[in-house]
Amino acid sequence: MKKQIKVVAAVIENEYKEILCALRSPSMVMPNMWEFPGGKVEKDEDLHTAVKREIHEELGCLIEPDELHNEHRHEYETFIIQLITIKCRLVDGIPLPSEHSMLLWLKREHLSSLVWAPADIPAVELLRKEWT
Ligand SMILES: Nc1nc2c([nH]c(=O)n2[C@H]2C[C@H](O)[C@@H](COP(=O)(O)OP(=O)(O)OP(=O)(O)O)O2)c(=O)[nH]1
Repeated sequence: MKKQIKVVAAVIENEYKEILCALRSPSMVMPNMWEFPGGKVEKDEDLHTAVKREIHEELGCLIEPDELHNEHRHEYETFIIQLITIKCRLVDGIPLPSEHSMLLWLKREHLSSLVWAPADIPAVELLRKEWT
């Protein structure tokens, strides 16, 4: 049976209405794909604590989660992911990549020009629709 993982990711929008996108590095699982920064929810951890922890670990900044954005289950070849995206506000610091190859702030209408991790497509689509 395929392993199931629960992943929480942050949809962070800046004052220019741009969304933070992160490129997975060549050494990460699912290399060279764009994603919303975040990671696996630990046992007994709530979603807000998990997303704040992951963003602090990965990008060195503090965020405040606002509302649930999307939830999607995607079956990859070797595992199944439950991807939960949460809209978040940056409250302290500047996001800097420590694990990712690069970060990019993109307007919603340009999000689909990136090669996203397949599980992220519904969240990307939703963001594009929210904008129109
Ligand atoms: N963080 C994140 N992971 C995603 C997204 N979409 C997607 O398919 N994934 C996949 C990639 C990875 O296989 C998995 C998350 O693993 P991760 O490596 O980012 O999480 P983590 O930091 O908790 O991992 P670890 O180092 O503790 O093993 O989910 C997304 O938008 N954000």
